[in-house]
This record gives sequence, C-alpha cells and structure tokens, in this order.
Amino acid sequence: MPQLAIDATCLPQYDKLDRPTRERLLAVTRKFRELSFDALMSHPDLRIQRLPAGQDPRIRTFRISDAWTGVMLAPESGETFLLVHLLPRERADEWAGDQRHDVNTVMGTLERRDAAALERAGDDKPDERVERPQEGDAAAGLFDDIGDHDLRRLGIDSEILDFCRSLSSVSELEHWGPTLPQDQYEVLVELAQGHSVERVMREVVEPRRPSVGAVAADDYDTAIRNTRERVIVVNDDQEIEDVLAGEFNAWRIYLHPKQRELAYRPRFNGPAKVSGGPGTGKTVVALHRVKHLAEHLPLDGRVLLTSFTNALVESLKRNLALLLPAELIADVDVVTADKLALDVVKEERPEVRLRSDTRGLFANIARRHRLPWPADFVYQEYRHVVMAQEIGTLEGYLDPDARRGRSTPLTVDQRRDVWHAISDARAMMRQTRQLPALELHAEATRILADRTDKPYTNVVVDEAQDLHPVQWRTLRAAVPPGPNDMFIAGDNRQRIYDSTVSFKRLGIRIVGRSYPLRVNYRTTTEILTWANEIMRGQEVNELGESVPEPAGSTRSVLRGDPPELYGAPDEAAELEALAERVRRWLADGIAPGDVCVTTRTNRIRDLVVRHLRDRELPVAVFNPREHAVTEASDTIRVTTMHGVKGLEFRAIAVFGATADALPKMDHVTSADLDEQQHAADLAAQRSLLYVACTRARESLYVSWHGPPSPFLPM
Ligand SMILES: Nc1ncnc2c1ncn2[C@@H]1O[C@H](COP(=O)(O)OP(=O)(O)OP(=O)(O)O)[C@@H](O)[C@H]1O
Repeated sequence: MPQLAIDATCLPQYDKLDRPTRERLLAVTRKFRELSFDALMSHPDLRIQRLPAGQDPRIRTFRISDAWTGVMLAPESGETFLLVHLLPRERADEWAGDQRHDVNTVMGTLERRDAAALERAGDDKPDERVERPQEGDAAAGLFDDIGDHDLRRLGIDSEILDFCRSLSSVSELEHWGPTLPQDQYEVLVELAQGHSVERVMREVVEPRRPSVGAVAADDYDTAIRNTRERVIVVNDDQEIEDVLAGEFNAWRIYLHPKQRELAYRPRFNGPAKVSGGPGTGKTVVALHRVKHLAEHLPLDGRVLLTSFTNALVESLKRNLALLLPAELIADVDVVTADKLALDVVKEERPEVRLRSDTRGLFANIARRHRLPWPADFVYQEYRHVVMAQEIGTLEGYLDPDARRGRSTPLTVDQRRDVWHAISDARAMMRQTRQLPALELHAEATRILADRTDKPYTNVVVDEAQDLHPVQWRTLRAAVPPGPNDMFIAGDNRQRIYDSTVSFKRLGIRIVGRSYPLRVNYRTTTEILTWANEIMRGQEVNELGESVPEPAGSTRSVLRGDPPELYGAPDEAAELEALAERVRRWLADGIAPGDVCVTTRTNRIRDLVVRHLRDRELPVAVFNPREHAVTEASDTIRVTTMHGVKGLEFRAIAVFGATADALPKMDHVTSADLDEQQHAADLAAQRSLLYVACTRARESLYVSWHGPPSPFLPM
C-alpha cells in the first residue's frame, strides 16, 4: 500500500486554505492510504498528472479543488509519496516545473532546488548575472580556499559546486539561499562563516547521515525517510489530520541536526548554555532536553523546567504535554523561579506571602531617612548592589568593590545612610511576613544550601537573559553540581529587565559548553533583517558573561513581505489605521487568535482595546501573569511589549512606537545620577522594541504618531 509523507515546508500554505478545501485535501490524502498504486494514479477525481517531458519525471500534480493544486513526488521504486507543496491552481504547473528533487548521496537526504533559476544563473543572462571573479583575482571567490574534493566530501554536487565557485560574498550566497538545495546551502553558509571543513563535516554532514549507510541517488524512499528535519512520514488518518491541522507542530519532529545534537547529547560535564537570536529554537531545544533528561532520570530524580512569566510557564507545560508521555511529565516541575523560591520558603515558614509593591516601600523609607536622591535610588542600590551581590553587612557594603558598575559616587557617610535605610526596609518587610521576590530567593538559597537532598537532578532554564542573580542562586542551589546539572537557554539581545549577571560569580561554570543557534524558524527574512537594524551598533555581552557576544548572524529560512510602517498625524488616525490593518489581516484569513497588538504601556493597551472593540473587532487584553496563550484563541490579543516576551503570532502590530514612548524617559535613570544605569535602561527599552517586532511570524506592522521612536530603523 502506498505511504504518504509530508514536506513540512508546505504546511504554512495549509493555513491559507478554507475549510472545505482542507476537508477535500484530507479526503485526498486518505486515498493515498486506501488505494493501490495503480488505482491511485488513474483515479478520476485526483487528476494526477506528470509534468511535460524534460522536467522532473518524479513530480506529479493533483487536484485538490477547482482553485488549489497539490504537488507531490511520486515513487518510481518504493511506495512513499511525498506531498511537497500546495498552490493556487494557476501557479502550480510553473512552480512544479521549476523545481527538482534529488537525493544527496553524501548526507542521505532529499533536497529541493529551483533548477530553473539556477539554470538561468548559469546562462548568465545580463539581468540575473552572478558576478564572476576576474581572472587572476585570487581572493574574489567566496570558496576559493576550499578545494573541490572537500566540497564534494561535504555533499556539494557538481551543479552546486560550479555555481558556488561563482559567488563572491556572503550576501550573494544568502540571496540565492531559497534557490539552493537546503542541506548544501547550510554547508555553504557554515563554510562562508569561516568554519573549517572538518567542523562542517562534524556539525552539518555527519548528523544527517543515516545509520543504514550510503543512500543511492535513485533511492528516494530511503532519502525521504532520512530527511527528518523537513519530512514527516504519516502513518494513519489521525496523524495526517494532526499534521495538516498544525496540531502536530513541526518543532516536535523537525529538530535541526544541531538542535538535536544539543538536546539529546548524553552528557554535558557541567552547566551548558544555548544562545541564539529570536526564533532560533532555544525553547524547542530546552523542551527536548527536558525530554531527554526525564527519560534518563535516576529513581526519585526530578527535572525543573523554568521560565520567566506564568504565561511562558503555561506554554511550556502545554508543549511538554505534547512531547512527553504522562508518566514522564510526572517527574518534571514547570514553574517560575519565583514560585520555586516561594514554595521552598513556605516549607519552613508557611505564613510567608509574596509582596509586589517593593519600590513604593523603599521610596517611603528614603523619604523618612531624608535621603537626597530620587525616589528609586535606594531601591536600585538594594536591587543591583545589596541583593545582586548578597551583601549582608555594613562592612560588605562599604567595601570599595561592592558598588562596581554603579556610577553615582557615594562617600562613606552616604553609604552608611543608604545602608541604614535599606536595613530598615528589610526589617519592616520581615515583620509583615510579606517578602518581595528578591528576599524570598535569598531565603530559599539559604534553605537549599543547607539541604543535602537537593530537590532537582537537572534544571533547565528558558528565557535566561532576564533572571536576577538572586534567582540564579536559587536555581544553582536547587540542583547538585555535576554532569547535566543546568541547561540554560537565552538571548541577551532580548534582555528587557535590568539584571546583569556573571555566571562565574554565581558558581555556574559554563566554560567550553556554550553553543550558538543561528537559524531562525519563526520570522521571515524580511522582518528579521529589518528588526536586526534596531540593534545595529549595540554592544551586547554574551549571556552570563562580561565579554562581547561573538560575531555571527542569524538567518531565517522563511520569506515574506517587508514590515509595514505607518507614521500617523495624530493618535486618532493611528488608531483608525490599526483597526483597518487588523481588519485586513482577518480578511486575509488570519485567525483572530493569531493576531497580537502590542503597546508600550497599559494605558495605551486599554485605549487600543476600547477602540478595536468599538470597531466591532474581537479583542481581549492579554496579561502574561494571568493568561496562557491558548485562552481566548478566537480573539485578537492586546498586550504590552513586556507581555509578548517569548511568544509568537502570525501577525503583530506594534502600536505607538512614538518618540516619547520608546524610550519612556520616566523609566530611564537619569544620566546625571548614574551613567551606566542610564545606558542599561535605554538598552533595555531598545530590546523591548526588538522583542516585540521579532514575535511576528509572517506580518509585522509598526505605527506611531508625531515624531517616531529613535530606535526605529528608517
Ligand atoms: N528545527 C525546527 N524546524 C522547524 N521549526 C522550528 C525548528 N526549531 C524551532 N522551530 C519553530 O520556530 C519557532 C521559534 O522557536 P522557539 O520559540 O523555540 O525559538 P526561541 O529561540 O526560543 O525564540 P525567542 O528567543 O525569540 O523567544 C517556533 O514556532 C518553533 O516551533
């Protein structure tokens, strides 16, 4: 009986089909399982057709509906059909005619290339000419340093070998990316970034090779099954339905070989760190790592998976439930670091509660002590100096090193005054038994440090860039140091809170176990390229270190429309344009739950909700402390930019990117008071815009009124 496999790259097209067409597609796929090969090929409804002579003989098109056509790869030997694309009928023949699918005999994978575009490039037509190096210009070729033999060993075939010899820059290579066979493109990108042949062999080629050995050029059946990153072989109707309906999310199956290697590596000799730009699959790797750890837990072992907000924790829980069987989930706790600290402290002191109004308390105390600095100053000393460095005595605070990184000079007498104010505030909090998260963590760390039986065998941390040192201390103390103890995923470019952290000083020794991810699977190239401009020229340190991040760019595998920018004359016009933009998204078939509007403040968020509601659009406020993303999936979510951290939507509107909102200067420490804090606060607000914009999968709309934010690339 024929078998059906689905190429994941066609799944985004499925979102564009209306319901009757989806049902028809499902009925068609069922026939692949029910009918014999001959009956299938001659079925009158399917109208399976070959392409004209001279084009890929394995490709067939078939009718889904009057408007939609499916493109598949039909077996000449074996019996696996591969659904490769879904297209409007008028474009299907041309697309199918342009593509060619080949087995990469070195990597054992099935790859697709735009054969027509490559041929045109080879013909060197003037309008699409690939710049060729001049004779004698030895440095002009991008791959001049790499011999043909090595390129072939890495799976580059003759056509691509000739082609890549004509490239002279990375941007030229990237321009041709969508045209090139996927795995070969990846090999070329890694080489172009300066990685050695042996490293590319180890990191790109070998992880793809099938365990069964070499795959012959005509063995499509084996190659399809070995292309685990892009192809899913479906076994029953329910699975087909799940895959097509998006229930069977790509991330559950398609790990990039690099992601797979990190997630399923049997042993890291200590804490390991995965960093990478937005949408590079850090969360996906963290989830798979939890799966691996849970599968290998000793008796009585437990895994902690933690993230920043309740909403993120809820979304991790949901995804984990899709990835792990219930008996393994029972061994995993998914909670925020704050909740962990509260639980640990409550075991000893059940009466303790979490306090949230800490800033106000410190402002009052500072007033009472008649301290001459702005309201927030004492709180910041408490947060960034005393708690960040675990300072417990006046002597500790008077130590000349204690305030490293703070630029407001304080005399010894002033330090004494500040210390007494802080001590007063802390004593007051203890009396009321309402402790802020910072105090809870200090307490939890102390309790855990005394325990010989640590609560966890392994700790996995997502969105690590925003954790404060006190939170890290709790996490560090919750797991005994040793192999596989901590697995940390994060991206400092997305840091939107003000904590700087040194892993080394916290006893988290990463050395030699830091791994970058560089392929973005969420955001289109057009949106990512634009969003990256927001961060251009910003010095970003490596996660948990005080050294700059190593160079290396993130590339996207997706293409789409550029972001839409709109500067309105006034707020009313900006609101009206937003309603219109949202309405068009819905008219284009994007479900309300796939649309999110973000704002800088709660006030503007509420204004937007009222306006969209007045325009009869289905909207709801999204609060990441309370809501999970699946809730209210038939409504457009409106939330603050802080609220979209870690999430993603098909369409994102960033509303109010106005000069006086980004940066919002009342949230920025004045440069006169503390220059370094001033710069850090500004950087956090820039990152906030970056985070909001990189949540978009397909469509990004950014608007403002009056002067635009200086962070916007224009
Ligand atoms: N190998 C892969 N193949 C296909 N899709 C993937 C792959 N890895 C990740 N994705 C998808 O890419 C999107 C982004 O992944 P994820 O949320 O893990 O990225 P992230 O690095 O944690 O992002 P951010 O830091 O921006 O929050 C998700 O939709 C995920 O399902």
